[in-house]
Amino acid sequence: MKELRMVDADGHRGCVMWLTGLPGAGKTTICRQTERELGRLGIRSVTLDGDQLRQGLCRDLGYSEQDRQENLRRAAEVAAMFAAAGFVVLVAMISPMRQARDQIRQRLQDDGFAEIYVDCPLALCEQRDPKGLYRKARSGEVRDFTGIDAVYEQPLNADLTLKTGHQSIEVSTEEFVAFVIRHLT
Ligand SMILES: Nc1ncnc2c1ncn2[C@@H]1O[C@H](COP(=O)(O)OS(=O)(=O)O)[C@@H](OP(=O)(O)O)[C@H]1O
Ligand SMILES: Nc1ncnc2c1ncn2[C@@H]1O[C@H](COP(=O)(O)OP(=O)(O)O)[C@@H](O)[C@H]1O
Repeated sequence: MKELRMVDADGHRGCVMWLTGLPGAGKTTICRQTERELGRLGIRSVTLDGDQLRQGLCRDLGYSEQDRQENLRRAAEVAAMFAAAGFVVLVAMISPMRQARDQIRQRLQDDGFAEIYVDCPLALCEQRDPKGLYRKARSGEVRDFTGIDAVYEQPLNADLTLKTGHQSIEVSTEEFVAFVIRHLT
């Protein structure tokens, strides 16, 4: 039964790769690169990015713990639909709370779920600051910012950890693509 849910009518296997990590850790970058690599291998994938979902499906939500939980719940439901259609779903969302991640794991247990910890030290994420949000969080312009004045609980049982603080984007992507392929076979 488990197997059937993850395979679409044409035999494509679906799964959900849930990337969690601090802002600036590299979740989006790795998902986009991985999408490209999987495409080259003829594997259909789609990225659900927190930033993008928050512009539409989740635009009524903010960054309180409750809103983040609802944000993640919605993303998990969308991910399940894509996985059932045979897609490799790459989710790039901070997902800061352990309990919320455990609930997602339970919800997606029949959808080929794996939790990927995109592990980069806070100091380096802040140095990268790709969207300038750490700077705004330090100046008080942005509040409840993960890593500064909102908590990030590191995963204790991730299925894969990508050390993006010490690796190039290419090496992280290669490691991740290899994991996805092992997970599918
Ligand atoms: N207060 C606060 N805290 C954290 N993040 C903030 C905040 N305000 C805006 N942003 C931007 O929103 C992106 C995070 O959205 P997510 O949906 O992934 O967050 S969560 O999983 O619901 O915690 C996050 O994107 P990434 O940097 O790609 O992680 C930020 O760009
Ligand atoms: N090994 C790596 N993996 C991913 N990103 C990296 C890596 N090394 C450096 N970076 C850089 O870090 C930044 C990560 O930003 P982004 O992907 O938006 O993070 P997130 O989605 O986690 O907020 C990018 O500017 C990217 O070029």
